Amino acid sequence: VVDVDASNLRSAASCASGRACVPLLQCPEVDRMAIVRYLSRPPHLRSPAERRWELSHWQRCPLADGQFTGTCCPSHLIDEVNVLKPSLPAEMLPYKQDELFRLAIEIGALELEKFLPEDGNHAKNLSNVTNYHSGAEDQPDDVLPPVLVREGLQDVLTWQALEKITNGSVTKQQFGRPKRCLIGPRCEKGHSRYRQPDGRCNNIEPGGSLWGAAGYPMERLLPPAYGDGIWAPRIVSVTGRYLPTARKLSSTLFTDLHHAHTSYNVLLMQFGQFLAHDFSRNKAIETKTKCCTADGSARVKDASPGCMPIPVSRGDDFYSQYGVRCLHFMRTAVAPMRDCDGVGHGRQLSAVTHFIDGSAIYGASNKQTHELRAHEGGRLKSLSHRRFHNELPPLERSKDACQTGAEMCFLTGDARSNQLFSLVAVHTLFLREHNRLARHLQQLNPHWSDGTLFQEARRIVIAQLQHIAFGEYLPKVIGPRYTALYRLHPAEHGAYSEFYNPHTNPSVSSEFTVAAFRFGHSTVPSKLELKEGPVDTWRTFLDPTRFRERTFYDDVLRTMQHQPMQSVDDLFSTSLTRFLDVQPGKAYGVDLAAINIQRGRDHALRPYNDYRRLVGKPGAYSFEDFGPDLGKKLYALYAHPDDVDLYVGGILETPVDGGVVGETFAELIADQFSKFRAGDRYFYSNGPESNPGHFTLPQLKEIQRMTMAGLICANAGDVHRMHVLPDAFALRHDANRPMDCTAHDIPRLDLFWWKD
Ligand code: HEM
Ligand SMILES: [Ca+2]
Repeated sequence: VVDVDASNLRSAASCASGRACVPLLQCPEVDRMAIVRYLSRPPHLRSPAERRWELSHWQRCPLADGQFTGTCCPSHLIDEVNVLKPSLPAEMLPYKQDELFRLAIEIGALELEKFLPEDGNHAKNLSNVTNYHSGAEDQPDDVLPPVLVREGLQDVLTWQALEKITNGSVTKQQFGRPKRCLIGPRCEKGHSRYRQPDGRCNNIEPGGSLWGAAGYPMERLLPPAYGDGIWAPRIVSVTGRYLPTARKLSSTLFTDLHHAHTSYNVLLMQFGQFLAHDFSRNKAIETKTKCCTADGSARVKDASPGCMPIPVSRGDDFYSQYGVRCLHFMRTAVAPMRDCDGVGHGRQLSAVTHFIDGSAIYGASNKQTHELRAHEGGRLKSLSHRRFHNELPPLERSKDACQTGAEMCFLTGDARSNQLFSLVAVHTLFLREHNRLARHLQQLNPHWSDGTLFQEARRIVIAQLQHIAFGEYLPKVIGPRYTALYRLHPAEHGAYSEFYNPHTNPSVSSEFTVAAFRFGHSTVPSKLELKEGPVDTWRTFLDPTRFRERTFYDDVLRTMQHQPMQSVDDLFSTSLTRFLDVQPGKAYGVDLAAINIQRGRDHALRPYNDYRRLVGKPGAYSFEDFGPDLGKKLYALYAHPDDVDLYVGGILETPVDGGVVGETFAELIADQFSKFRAGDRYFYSNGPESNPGHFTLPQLKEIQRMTMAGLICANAGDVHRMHVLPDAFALRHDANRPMDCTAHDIPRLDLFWWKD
């Protein structure tokens, strides 16, 4: 049932002139929260005044032949998402200090010492005005310098102190406070042909140069639900009671049973994680202390205030046998407050570029890219066996990157790449593709420098990555209806697209990366099929030593295509909910599903119902609205339907037709991918009008012919023994039969068009 009052449902044509019918999520300047609040009352309880409010503030319209309800959005707003305001020069920022405020700063600084004891002294000397990276033209080496994290913390702590000492009676506007603005570098108009590793200056408009850059905070679809409006996590129910603990929810709702997906394979799951690592990495507050005692029996008494450990009940079905009552959890760091545009609450930092730009392959800073490059022939560093072709990523020397005892551990653009065998295989695939292209380009253009070869190979790799992500991967996740609703079809073959909109901020939202895109955790199988048989997934964690076996890489890529992934539902592998990150000498690990829920509360995501309404669906007014079985389960855990966490509600929805996630996640994912595309000047199919790194049309056609299967074949260790499914993320069926990699129908990238 669609919760729409027919009288307010205009046809697309009947949106007043100057307005266009779009999903509510894509109409930025309307007061979304007001609409969500309005919808939180069942239609029959809405007063005439509310209905009048609806008519005057929110005109709805049918989308996609009436299958969806859209919003009549003023067209100029659609083009001016996040209307750009030039940042104020530092000296013009208003700044006022009085006694109370000074006191708040002092209390904030004392608090900060508890968070980051080693930096306490420094904290007191922070300047009042900080430009994000000082507006420097050069890229910083470190995308998230500790000083930035410290400043972000100090800002929220100062504000919290001020709230406390004034009993919340002083509004932020009355007070004024240290102004810290995200002032990015000025970008040259004669822009670069290549993306910068940290994603700066993708947008060259004033005020937009940091959008999507590594170290830039996450955005939000709805205002945060912080306990204190500033940074305290969401821990209480709308009824005033405590919310159920994240572990209780996970252990009650998410059990481990095998429920194989009928259409898609483990490679789809694995590509998803690889992509996730490309566009998001929440930066945890770094402290030396743990939140729980070594035996997990209790919280550490004076642990960092950044600790938000997950309580485990005495009767827990798994942890009780080990006496564990506490699971470690550190909150995500926040950005310095951007008073320039009125954001007055914690905004979580991401440590990688928000764009889909190969940052997991090349790193997200100049320094990282420099370390990964071979500085010869445009290649990335790699390990290559002298006798047989088994090129692997170079070795990582840092002890933390893999399990103690791992004989091999790899260095790639992303520190999470050793997580499990299948992820290592995908990283290896893209590394090989880069080096393969660099070698061929060098043969074609022997006069090209190392730098040119590197950048040109990188440009092609990123284009293929985007082509596969948008063309082969995304439609399978969100299904055809949401692909159509958000107009996410790829560009026409052989023609340039103009997807770029300089007013679109491509940065990930907390809702997307903390909840929606973590749907993938439910798709992880309990056992990975290897050539010799199945092995517990957690046994493949953080130890990729077996990749030195001659055929291991090929074997993993082959078996991934034939093993079904798991469906998105309430079933989670215990590899994730019990055995994640097992420490030496321990028989248990942490619970990722619980971490996801806790992370949602750390980021103050609003409850599921609000997002349901945001995507134009009726929320659950009562537990029955969740359906008989689920309603009963949720009722036993939550005090009110408006308490249900976004991750929980979203993962439990029935998948949409032809997709793997439910409606709410489908819409959040579609919206984010449309922003990844519209906010990326370098999007691979964009033409010369917007894209300074555009391909020639014949080159673009070559890239558009490529597929995941083609990529796998081009980089197989033994191409004569390798086979692929042409639709590489789908399971075998009549129209998707295994093909030898030597077959003519497998697309191969012809580099002829790259010859100078
Ligand atoms: C065995 C497979 C996987 C493991 C062990 C794993 C583990 C993790 C861990 C430990 C985190 C950090 C949690 C936190 O502290 O908040 C995380 C985050 C995340 N995971 Fe997974 N994951 C796996 C597969 C996947 C898949 C298949 C997807 C998507 C299709 C995915 C999407 C994400 C996303 C979007 C995040 C948030 C990233 C960030 O912003 O930091 N993961 N995962
Ligand atoms: Ca990225």
